[in-house]
Amino acid sequence: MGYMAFVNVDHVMISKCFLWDLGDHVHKLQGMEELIVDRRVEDERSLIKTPSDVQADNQEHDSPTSTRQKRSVQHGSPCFVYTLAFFSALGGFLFGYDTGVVSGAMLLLKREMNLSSLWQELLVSITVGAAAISSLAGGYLNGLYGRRICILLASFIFSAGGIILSVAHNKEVLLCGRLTVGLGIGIASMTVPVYIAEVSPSELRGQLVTINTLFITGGQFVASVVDGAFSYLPHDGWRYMLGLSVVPAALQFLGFLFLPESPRWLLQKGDTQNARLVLSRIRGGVNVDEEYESIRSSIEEEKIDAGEGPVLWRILTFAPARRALIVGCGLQMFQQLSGINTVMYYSATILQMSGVQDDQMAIWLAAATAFTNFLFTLVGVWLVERVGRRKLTLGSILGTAASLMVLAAGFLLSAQASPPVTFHPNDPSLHNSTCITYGFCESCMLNPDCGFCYGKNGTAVVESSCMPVDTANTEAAAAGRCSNGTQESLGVFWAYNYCPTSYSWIVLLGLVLYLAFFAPGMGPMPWTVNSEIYPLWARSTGNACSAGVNWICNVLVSLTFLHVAQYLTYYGAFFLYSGLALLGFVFVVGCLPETKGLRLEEIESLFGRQLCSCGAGGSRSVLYTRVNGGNYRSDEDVTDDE
Ligand SMILES: O[C@H]1[C@H](O)[C@@H](O)[C@H](O)[C@@H](O)[C@H]1O
Repeated sequence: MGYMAFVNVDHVMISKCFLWDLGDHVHKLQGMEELIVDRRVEDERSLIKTPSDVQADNQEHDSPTSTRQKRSVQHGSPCFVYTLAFFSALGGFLFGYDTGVVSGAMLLLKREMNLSSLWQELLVSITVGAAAISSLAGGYLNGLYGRRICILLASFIFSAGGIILSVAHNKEVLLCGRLTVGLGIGIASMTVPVYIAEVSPSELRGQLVTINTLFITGGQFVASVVDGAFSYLPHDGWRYMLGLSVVPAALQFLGFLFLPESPRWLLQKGDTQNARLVLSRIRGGVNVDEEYESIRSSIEEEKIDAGEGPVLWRILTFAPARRALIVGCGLQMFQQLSGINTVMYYSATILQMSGVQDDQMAIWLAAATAFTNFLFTLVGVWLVERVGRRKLTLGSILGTAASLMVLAAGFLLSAQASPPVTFHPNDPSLHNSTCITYGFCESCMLNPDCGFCYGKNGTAVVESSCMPVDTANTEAAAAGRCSNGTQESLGVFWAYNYCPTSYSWIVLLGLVLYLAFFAPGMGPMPWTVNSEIYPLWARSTGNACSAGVNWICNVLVSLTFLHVAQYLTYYGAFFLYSGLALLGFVFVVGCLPETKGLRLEEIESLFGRQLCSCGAGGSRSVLYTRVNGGNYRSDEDVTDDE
């Protein structure tokens, strides 16, 4: 691949064309590297500055906008960075696609392979469970082999998983394929944001890492469209749905064969020559001395801070890193506890409540929900470098809590106006069923074994009964009028998981508001913030832990939703999520500092102070700037009392 580099060495602009070859590319540049290395200032000394000093300096010389403009001019064309971000974010796309595609595939699979509900649950949750485990393991792999190898590994696993799924001939092989893609998702989910954050210039970092979440929601949207398209192919349609992920996975694998390792990881491993070359290449060949020195000095300081023992232990015993970990894991936990995956999963039912009876229509409307999630994530990409991470997260989580209340209110009103059971079919096979004991639709539909069968007189519900559901197909009753599901022409309607209601518009409004508030902030910010708050030595492990927390909470919320709904009813469940989101708001107010525009190396200092004052700004914590001489560190500023 031809490549042009311009390196400013002692005021002489050297321009040089060279071949950027796979494998040995860096060695071809060694001559130039030596020239650059010579420029390093010998005999360095460190000067301690507080962030407020730095801020004052900045204010004196530059407004924040002009600093950012200066940095972007200095970084030259970000074209190559966009290429890197695109190929990395394909990992996000696969994360979204593989988690999203399964619901549509399951509709076809359960008929073709005669899957029990236990097997259906297994096939859905094994992926998320495997992602939880492999995201934790990904921290170790990242630290040891680097980001690039981990992304290559994830895309290889994704491809293998896609192939296994598309050729599966029984449910055991399907399970194996779903487990494999889960392993890929876990590694990709923790590596990609870190890689993008480490290669991006600070003024673009937030936007580029947020693009990864845009790709996640994009993947979920594409999955729902693919589900819709192949649902017309009842035989083997699922093979295409599950197997199509091989295409982006292979594209990412091929792309990353040609893309470089993160310069920060290289520098941490002591590969200074390659680190500088890669950095210079990523920045479009402009002078990278300042950035390189800033990373290098921060790594040297980290050697002092980091201490001995396993990384997780070092994080837990070093106050600033521990605080960053609490903030990172807390954000990921509250993202999932706000119920995003329940709302997404439940959207089809919400839409059915609004009167959509047709199955195909419900699939397409679920695609509309996924599209809304995608669209509002785009708003997040636009806002993140304008309003910053903190304000975006605060506004988003507050709006999320409020919309969850609207959703809950809609369910509450529907429950209060729940139609009574008025018709008791005289079928001896029903005598042992608990379904016939319910007096109202609300209690009937909360039992997963029962559904509501009714007729209509205008808009009024008539001749309604609570019937056992067909275990092989929840779209029909096990016996009676609804044993063929909804048959509009005969005036017979089957409602599973929901009740006919005239308040569905409130629930629908709640759903749209929820996505509009959640998607720009609480969707992407936990990933974005986690990619930037840890010092380099703790970054892989910190991201692995927080991604693990995300996946574990994801499993917990989705597995408990139906039980929670059974005990607390639907409105109770959504009020609960709303309360958890409000708790999350308090957490963000107290703990999340603003990281916009700062270098990764500058961000570490924001956690020098007690946790609950993180958000207050004006931290007194230490920040190192390199001048001549040895390293000094002001320890008295590092309090340890959260
Ligand atoms: O940030 C993403 C995004 O919001 C997705 O829509 C959701 O399914 C994931 O669980 C979450 O981590």
